[in-house]
Amino acid sequence: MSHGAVKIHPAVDNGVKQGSDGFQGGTLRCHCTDRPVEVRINAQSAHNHVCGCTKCWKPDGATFSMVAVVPRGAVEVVANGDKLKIVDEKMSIQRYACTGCGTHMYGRIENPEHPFYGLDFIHTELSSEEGWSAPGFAAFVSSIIESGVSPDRMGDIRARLTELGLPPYDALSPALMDAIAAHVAKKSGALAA
Ligand SMILES: N[C@@H](CCC(=O)N[C@@H](CS)C(=O)NCC(=O)O)C(=O)O
Ligand SMILES: [Zn+2]
Ligand SMILES: [Zn+2]
Repeated sequence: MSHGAVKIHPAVDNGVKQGSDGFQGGTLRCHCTDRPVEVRINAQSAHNHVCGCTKCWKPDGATFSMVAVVPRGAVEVVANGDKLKIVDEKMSIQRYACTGCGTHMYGRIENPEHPFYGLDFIHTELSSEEGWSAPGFAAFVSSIIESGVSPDRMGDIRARLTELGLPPYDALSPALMDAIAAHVAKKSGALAA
């Protein structure tokens, strides 16, 4: 049975597009027609996925966000950075949003102890270049209920994610959860560093 009527995110609703080998980045642009914010990304993205949490930015009508990471050194604000403001300084990911249109341009971790320190979070759909790494899983799927999705739709939504090749998880993927746990265990001494 096809679950194509369930909307996940415009970048995946017609099928997941594969990334290109050798792709080296592009420019993210916010939705303002006047003085758009531009952020140059000098790297291919990694760990691209869709995220159902309430904190990650979603385009209009999307149920999920699509979010990937890049080394923070590869992120460069190149136009109209005066429009950027941190959405919530208390979150471990500080999300820089455009005050004109609300689009999140990048998220940064400032705590050097955080397992993902050194990586910035970006939404590759904000770039017109093609070749960004494809999303490979769905994170924080149950969290879409916090945005108002009825719990009785979750079966269809998880089935659609699976059909798209985005296995659904209620936290991060097992590989990333293992990486976080290993980071914690090395800090505590439970595992050799
Ligand atoms: N159920 C919560 C989950 C929020 C959450 O934990 N989001 C994850 C995925 S982006 C996270 O790592 N958040 C850290 C942060 O936002 O700083 C929600 O939907 O608000
Ligand atoms: Zn804007
Ligand atoms: Zn999220």
